[in-house]
Amino acid sequence: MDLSASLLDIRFANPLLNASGVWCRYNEELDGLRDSAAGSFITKSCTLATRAGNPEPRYYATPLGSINSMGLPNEGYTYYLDYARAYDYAKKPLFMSVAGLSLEDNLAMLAAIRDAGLPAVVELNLSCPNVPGKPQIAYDFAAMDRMLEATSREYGRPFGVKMPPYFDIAHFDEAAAILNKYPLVAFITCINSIGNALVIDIEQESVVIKPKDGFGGIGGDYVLPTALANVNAFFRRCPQKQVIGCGGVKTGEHVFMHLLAGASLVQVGTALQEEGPGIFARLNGELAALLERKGYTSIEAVLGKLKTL
Ligand SMILES: C=Cc1c(C(=O)O)[nH]c(=O)[nH]c1=O
Repeated sequence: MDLSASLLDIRFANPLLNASGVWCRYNEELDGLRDSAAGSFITKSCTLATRAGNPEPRYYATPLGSINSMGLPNEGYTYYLDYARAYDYAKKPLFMSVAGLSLEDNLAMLAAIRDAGLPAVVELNLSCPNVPGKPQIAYDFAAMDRMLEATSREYGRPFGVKMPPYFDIAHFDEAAAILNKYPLVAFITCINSIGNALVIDIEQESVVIKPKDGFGGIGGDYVLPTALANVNAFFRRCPQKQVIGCGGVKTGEHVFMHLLAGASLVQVGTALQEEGPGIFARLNGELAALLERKGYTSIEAVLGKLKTL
């Protein structure tokens, strides 16, 4: 079965990769993704300087998914730029996630990445919900507009954006109208975790993570319908751009749903954290079997073909 996918002018052996933040903080983890059956992989969102992140416990898995308030722990952008410099791109494409704490930090990191002239593809994170005191940029439309105007001008190459979930049609319309102003925003990754949820342990009568009184971003089964809606909403509204799906993927059927909704590639977060990089071989096998059963010969034929009633 032909599982090949494409984004920008890059071919992928299959549409799967990790969600930024999962299995991608350290070189050893990145090498594990490099050597896995994923079609590509992405680094942990990085900041100008290294960050320890929020106090632990800051990640917790539930039967339906996960909650996290990691707080953007990362090794600093030069660590990931060094990885991208040393990486052999003949193996599979590599993405770099950037999540500066300010516009100036994002411009500095993007300028360094631009000047390095590497094949790595940038995903600009506009949606981290877990840095205390830092609102999610993509929930402030004027701030997002300013960020994209400046980063497009500075970086000057195609890049993508990692978006938070929206829950209102008017917000899909307004966010898409801003993204459509910037042709260098070549792809949209939907969704980041659903921010500021609360998981309660009834035995302990307590929250389960330490930061922010237990408030954190949720992923997994909880978010699949919202993720699919955001993928389809931006697929419909941004015909000059591509969409990467992220959220709630645990089986080949979930990958198929994201493809139908309009995703060109599909990221895996919570399920990867819980199962490890071996998940990519399982998901590719399940996706191939599903396509076979349905009579498809490629995923291109599925992309965006969601029917309405
Ligand atoms: C980049 C920080 C993020 C984090 C984090 O490091 O807390 N968690 C998420 O669920 N999404 C993020 O974008």
